[in-house]
Amino acid sequence: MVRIRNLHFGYSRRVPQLEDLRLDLVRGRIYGLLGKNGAGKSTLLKNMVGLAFPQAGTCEIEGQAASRRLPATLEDLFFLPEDVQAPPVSATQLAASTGVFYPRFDTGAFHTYLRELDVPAHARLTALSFGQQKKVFIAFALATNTGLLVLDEPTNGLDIPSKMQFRKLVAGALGEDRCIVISTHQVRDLDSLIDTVLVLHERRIVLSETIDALAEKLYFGPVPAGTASPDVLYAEPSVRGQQAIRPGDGERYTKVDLELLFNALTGPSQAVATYLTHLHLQHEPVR
Ligand SMILES: Nc1ncnc2c1ncn2[C@@H]1O[C@H](COP(=O)(O)OP(=O)(O)OP(=O)(O)O)[C@@H](O)[C@H]1O
Repeated sequence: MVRIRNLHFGYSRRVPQLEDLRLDLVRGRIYGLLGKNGAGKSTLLKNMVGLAFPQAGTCEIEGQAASRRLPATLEDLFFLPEDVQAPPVSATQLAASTGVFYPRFDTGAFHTYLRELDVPAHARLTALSFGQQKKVFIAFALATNTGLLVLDEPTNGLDIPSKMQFRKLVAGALGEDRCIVISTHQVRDLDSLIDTVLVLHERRIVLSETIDALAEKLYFGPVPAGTASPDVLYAEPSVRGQQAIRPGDGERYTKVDLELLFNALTGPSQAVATYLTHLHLQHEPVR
């Protein structure tokens, strides 16, 4: 659905933000784009949806350059930016006036999502709190039923019950023909929701891997404090003792600890990244 090749981007020629990115996103998946503050997540998403233009390389949606912003591309794409700008209308009016741009917009589902997120359908959006406004736009985004749904930090401003509700609604809205991309710097918000992890760090995608593949390749669990385990790739102290990442043994599968993995990939130690690259190279077909 989305194909990125050799993408280079910077807001100025002198300061590169994204370097030589390569990425393929397919339908039927929920991607979590993780990165520290300022890593360039929003910038990448804007390139993806045609709101920023690559300096070099390509970004295509269904074979068409996103930057062309063709009507056929736009009606099958919804991008929810981090900072929503609420117009002075109600949610119901928003759906009536803007839903028409999306051929598969489902008004019934929109109202169901609003109820589940506990936001009023008839109040002016400008009279709602930021979190409530955000929820209206999340409901709208899900109701568009577009093939590509890109959500930039959607959980910012949501309270804890709403974050849980968000995960439930997004999981329910995924179909085989839908590709959902969600960015966050709050890694825990996407726990148990995403099936593929993308980590953007120092201008590059340093990880693009399914949760299932990660669970096969890596073992997440405690190591007794004070013992030196030679096979530990990364470890950090936690309230439950020392938590570590080790190579998977192919027999025991553990839940992928996204936060630990993210810290391992964006910290000074390169051991986890090097280990995963090594596995990739081993499985690369001989040409
Ligand atoms: N319009 C712009 N003009 C110039 N620089 C920009 C612009 N937008 C973003 N930047 C810079 O690009 C870098 C990446 O910003 P971006 O918003 O993509 O990061 P992010 O990963 O989404 O961060 P956050 O998690 O804080 O939202 C930052 O250093 C930011 O200052």
